[in-house]
Amino acid sequence: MSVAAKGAPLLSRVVGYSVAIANNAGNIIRDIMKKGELGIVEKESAQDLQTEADRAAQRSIITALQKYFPKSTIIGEEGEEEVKDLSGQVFDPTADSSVSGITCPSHLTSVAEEELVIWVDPLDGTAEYTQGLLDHVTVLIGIASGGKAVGGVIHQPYYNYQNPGSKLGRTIWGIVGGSVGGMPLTAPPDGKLIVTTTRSHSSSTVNDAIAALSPTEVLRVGGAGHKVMMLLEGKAHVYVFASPGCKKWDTCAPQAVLEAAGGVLSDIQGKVIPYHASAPHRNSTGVLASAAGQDHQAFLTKIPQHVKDNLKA
Ligand SMILES: Nc1ncnc2c1ncn2[C@@H]1O[C@H](COP(=O)(O)O)[C@@H](O)[C@H]1OP(=O)(O)O
Ligand SMILES: [Mg+2]
Ligand SMILES: [Mg+2]
Ligand SMILES: [Mg+2]
Repeated sequence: MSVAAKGAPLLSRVVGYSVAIANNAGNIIRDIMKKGELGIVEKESAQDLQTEADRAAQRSIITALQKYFPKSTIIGEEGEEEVKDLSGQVFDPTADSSVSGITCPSHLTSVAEEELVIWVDPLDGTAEYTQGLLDHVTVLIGIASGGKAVGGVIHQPYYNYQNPGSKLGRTIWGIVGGSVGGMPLTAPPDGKLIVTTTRSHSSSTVNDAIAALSPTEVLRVGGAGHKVMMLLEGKAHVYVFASPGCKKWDTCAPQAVLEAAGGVLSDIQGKVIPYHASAPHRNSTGVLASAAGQDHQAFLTKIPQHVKDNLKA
């Protein structure tokens, strides 16, 4: 059954349309890089950049979500001023039937449109995008209901860009307690502990948290979406970010997809991250995410108290 079929639960439809909408945003991101006019501006700091690709991708995602799910709350990283003009052409996700079998657990089948809060990161890994580390970039659409991350889409527009002849880009989606699809899921190797963390937003607290886990390897890569993909494909066991830099749009989609696949994402103290419409944007108490089959609690226990105390809400 295609997700657009009559009778599919609303949440399945939102996830299915979001796959098409994220893929379209990926085309926009690639086109802007090809033209080479990135239009980079600094937001809060030199580590916090925005490009024309962030702006154009956000415009395309938000206008489409607003048109097809007008009663839902939609919150995008790049602010509201980008989406006032709805008169231009709005992307139509309804014709895309590339994804099917998006199932919902019974407690989510009757969720209403107005209950959903959709967190949009049109381009996660902006720093890496500007530096040419293209496969660190993802498009993130996360869906929350009752303050919980329940559905998500992670699109990686440059997957395979260094393997000419292979299909460029991939999209993984999931509903917590329902189905997950779009890429093969692999467990990380036994007998090792591979930690993934930030490459562009490091600090002594970030490094203290990593050292306390005694990893066999540390992979410093960009993007929250990209790091969670590494957990899903068995390239890392745990993602640690003991810093307040991540926002709700960075973690909502990755959390939903990871949890649909059996993993866990929480703050650095183990608390559930809230995603209701009035939740603070900043994840001020950090992020810790574990691949399926890992002992999340054991990782949390090892995080030093001074790191936890340093990250107060
Ligand atoms: N200090 C920060 N300022 C702005 N954004 C941050 C900061 N730290 C993390 N982020 C966001 O979280 C994502 C994951 O962080 P990191 O790559 O450092 O692990 C980044 O790609 C960035 O998202 P975005 O690129 O969408 O602005
Ligand atoms: Mg940003
Ligand atoms: Mg981001
Ligand atoms: Mg972003």
